[in-house]
Amino acid sequence: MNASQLNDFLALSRANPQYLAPFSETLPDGGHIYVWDTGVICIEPSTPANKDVVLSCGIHGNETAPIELCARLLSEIVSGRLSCQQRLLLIFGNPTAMNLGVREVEENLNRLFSGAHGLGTYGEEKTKEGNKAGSQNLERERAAWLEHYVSRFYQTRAQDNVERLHYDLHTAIRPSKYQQFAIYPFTHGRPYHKGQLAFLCNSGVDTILLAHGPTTTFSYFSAHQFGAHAFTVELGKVHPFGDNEASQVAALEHNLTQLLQTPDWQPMPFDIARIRVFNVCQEIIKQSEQFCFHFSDDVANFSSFSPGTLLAEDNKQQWTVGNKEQAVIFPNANVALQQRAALMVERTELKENMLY
Ligand SMILES: O=C(O)CCC(=O)N[C@@H](CCC(=O)O)C(=O)O
Ligand SMILES: [Zn+2]
Repeated sequence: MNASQLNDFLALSRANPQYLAPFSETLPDGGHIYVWDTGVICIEPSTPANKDVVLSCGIHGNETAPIELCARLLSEIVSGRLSCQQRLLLIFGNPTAMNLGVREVEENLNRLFSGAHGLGTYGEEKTKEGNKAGSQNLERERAAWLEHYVSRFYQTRAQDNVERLHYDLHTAIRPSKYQQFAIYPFTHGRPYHKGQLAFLCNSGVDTILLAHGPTTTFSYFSAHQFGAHAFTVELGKVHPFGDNEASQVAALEHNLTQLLQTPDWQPMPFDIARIRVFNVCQEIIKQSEQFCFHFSDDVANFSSFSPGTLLAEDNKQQWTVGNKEQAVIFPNANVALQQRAALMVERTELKENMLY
């Protein structure tokens, strides 16, 4: 067994950021671990329980706290200290961007899913020569492969009696009034899952944003294509590798460990009053280099604005607050043209008939 390679799969991936030939090993508990690609590793327990779990991090290369969390979980599994009973696909999203200490190399990977990469469906094995003819850049290529790996993972067994989960872990560029929050991808009118809200809330992620439409994010891809309970989870602020406090994510790390090692584990009963919920009510899209905010774009996430406030302008287009207070999330005037420069959210409540 090539234990030393798997002991630090993150380092191995970062040393081979574009390609890693597949290999597999046996785990101390008899399960198997399959390296599918750089940053992509699949754990198959010998008798898998009923959850297929995708855990992704580093889709943005400089969001290091989730990368360190996932590396710790993997090291527990490889050493045998954590006996993983659930099928698990662990993804370190963008090793090249991690090495450069940047959010993205050429394009925002988290805007390229559900086919937005434009490369069609990948089915064949990846080779060292790598890129498909016509692929425009590293992130488009990676998005196409990640879609392929997630499809392969979920489609290995039928969804009957299997719960599909995907937690896509991020950190935010700005500080946040509410440190840890999750984006619940658009459900196309379907109700929200109480068990998942309980899991998030008990993991310290007690603020939820309800998306208002389809997106090209990784979490929406898994939710929409595979019926997974999928979330983008924000775990605090971006810091360089080594500068994160593991204690900040300890609740989530503990619950993920329980989820993986104890098949009938349940989070504590859910008190809906503990969750702070917001509806996404508008998306501010940068259209041209004339785009500007009417507030400093280093304000904290969840900074609020009163009704009627002018938020942003781009040539003749203006974005203003409607007749109810709104808070800003992810303000960033430096995004590429046609990309989201901010989300605006309004406080709401989850009624019992919106839950299942
Ligand atoms: O802090 C920021 O500006 C961005 C943090 C981040 O990467 N957020 C995700 C959210 C994805 C979603 O809307 O589900 C992103 O922008 O990709
Ligand atoms: Zn991110």
